[in-house]
Amino acid sequence: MVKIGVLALQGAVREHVKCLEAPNTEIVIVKKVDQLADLDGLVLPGGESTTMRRLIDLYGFFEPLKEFAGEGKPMFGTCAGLILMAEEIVGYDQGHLSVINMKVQRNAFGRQRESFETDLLVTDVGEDIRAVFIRAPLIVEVGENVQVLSKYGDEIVAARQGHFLACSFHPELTDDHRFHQYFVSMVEEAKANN
Ligand SMILES: NC(=O)CC[C@H](N)C(=O)O
Repeated sequence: MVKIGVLALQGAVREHVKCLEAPNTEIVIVKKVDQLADLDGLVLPGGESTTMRRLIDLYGFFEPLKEFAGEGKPMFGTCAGLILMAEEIVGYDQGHLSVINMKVQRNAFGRQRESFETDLLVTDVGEDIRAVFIRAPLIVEVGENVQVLSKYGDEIVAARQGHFLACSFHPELTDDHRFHQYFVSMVEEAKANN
């Protein structure tokens, strides 16, 4: 049994909870810092990264989230959550939580492609993962220690560095729960090795 939190300051929280629900998971909707204490993993949902950062600071989550990551506890960021995890953001002086060695660009798809759906090959997850993109960021560069899990054309849209997993799209908005299952197995593995 693993205990996984979904950061619930803003964004698509309930959808993630639905995707994580399984006999071997306990899910916590995280609204207060002290709820992080006994979690084995955490999901950072989509929404608006600037707003989410403001709320992270307002409710004192910044340092506790850094510590959580520093303890090697797995994190999974989707869309705005991915932006929060990146070390570098194009056009900004610094990243937010800066846990994945990658550079991202916000709202990277042109206007007529602001929102779209497609099927993607995601390494270790599946060949036809339904991906919903909504004003999505792109990963424009990754460090050597980052594994590229998926590309849309030439663009990187999912990556993993150790215990940290991120994707540009919204797997939580589909009935396909394989991406979340992959994260749950990362959490189980990290817990077993701790
Ligand atoms: N769906 C999303 O999470 C969009 C991300 C948003 N465009 C941002 O920059 O934070």
